[in-house]
Amino acid sequence: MEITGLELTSVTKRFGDIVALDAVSLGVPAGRVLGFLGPNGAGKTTAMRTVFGLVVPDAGEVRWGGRPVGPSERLRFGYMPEERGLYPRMALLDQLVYLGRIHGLGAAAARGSAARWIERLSLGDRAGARIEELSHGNQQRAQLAVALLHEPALLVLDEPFAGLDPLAVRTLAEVLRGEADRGAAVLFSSHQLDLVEDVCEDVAIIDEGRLVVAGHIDALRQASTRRRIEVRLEGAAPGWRPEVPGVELVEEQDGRLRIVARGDVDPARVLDAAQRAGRVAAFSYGPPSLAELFMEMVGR
Ligand SMILES: Nc1ncnc2c1ncn2[C@@H]1O[C@H](COP(=O)(O)OP(=O)(O)OP(=O)(O)O)[C@@H](O)[C@H]1O
Repeated sequence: MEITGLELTSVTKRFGDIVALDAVSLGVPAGRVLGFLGPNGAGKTTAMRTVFGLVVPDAGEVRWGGRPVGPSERLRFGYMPEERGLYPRMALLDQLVYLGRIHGLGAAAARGSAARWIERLSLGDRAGARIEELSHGNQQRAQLAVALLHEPALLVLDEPFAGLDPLAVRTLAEVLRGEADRGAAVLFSSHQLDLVEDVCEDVAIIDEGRLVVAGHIDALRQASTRRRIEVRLEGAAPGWRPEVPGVELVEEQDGRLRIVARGDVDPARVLDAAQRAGRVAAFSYGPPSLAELFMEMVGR
């Protein structure tokens, strides 16, 4: 059976004394979007660079469709690096056509695709502008267009949402979902966990070069040993907190309490305590959010 998708298997990379990647294994199947999470310096960029041969692992393998990734596979991939790398003096449309051709498109196809992505990413009025004349956010959209031009089988994006305005964020989220629906494997890094929760089914979290956890977001949230409780409480004494073992008040603002509880704590006990303290206007109980899960996994 052919395996379609990207696989990193036990990839290790050292820079001097720093172990940037320590036997990292992760997979991105075709048709899925994987959110790649980790604190600053965790190894995300290094891992993504191994896919494009920009970092050569000391050990381990990077495979696509079960075969080692080489130059011909990379031509079918799209990459949006963290350090943006376009030609500053070249006009946007010309540059996209040029790069589309490098990725194997014919002249007409390259022009058609460049024009389509320029429209889709709301760059229509900037098509003739030189890259250096574009705002930071528009340069980022241009870089994104480059990654998408040739209908890549694999799309790898290093912090693509950073610095985008809310409209561009929404467009990018739709584009990533659309690329996966078309059948591409999509891997992107981000520190914006609410966005990741919206866009991805799957996440992988790394910390200090090691994979901490990977899997379906809902399954990981359900499997957490913690639960979140939110209470809206009116008329309680200032500074009130639930005195229930295994329960921790994380945040309190204007009578809205966010509580983290051990999974075996009965939420009814927290509700009882709150009702004795004041009027409970709202109460919810459920698995932690992705952001809370992240803190649980990498919080030091
Ligand atoms: N070329 C290099 N030479 C030396 N050290 C490097 C090099 N590239 C990365 N590192 C180190 O490897 C580790 C992982 O860095 P990497 O950029 O992959 O992290 P990251 O998860 O992408 O971080 P961020 O979220 O801050 O972008 C860091 O300690 C970094 O300093």
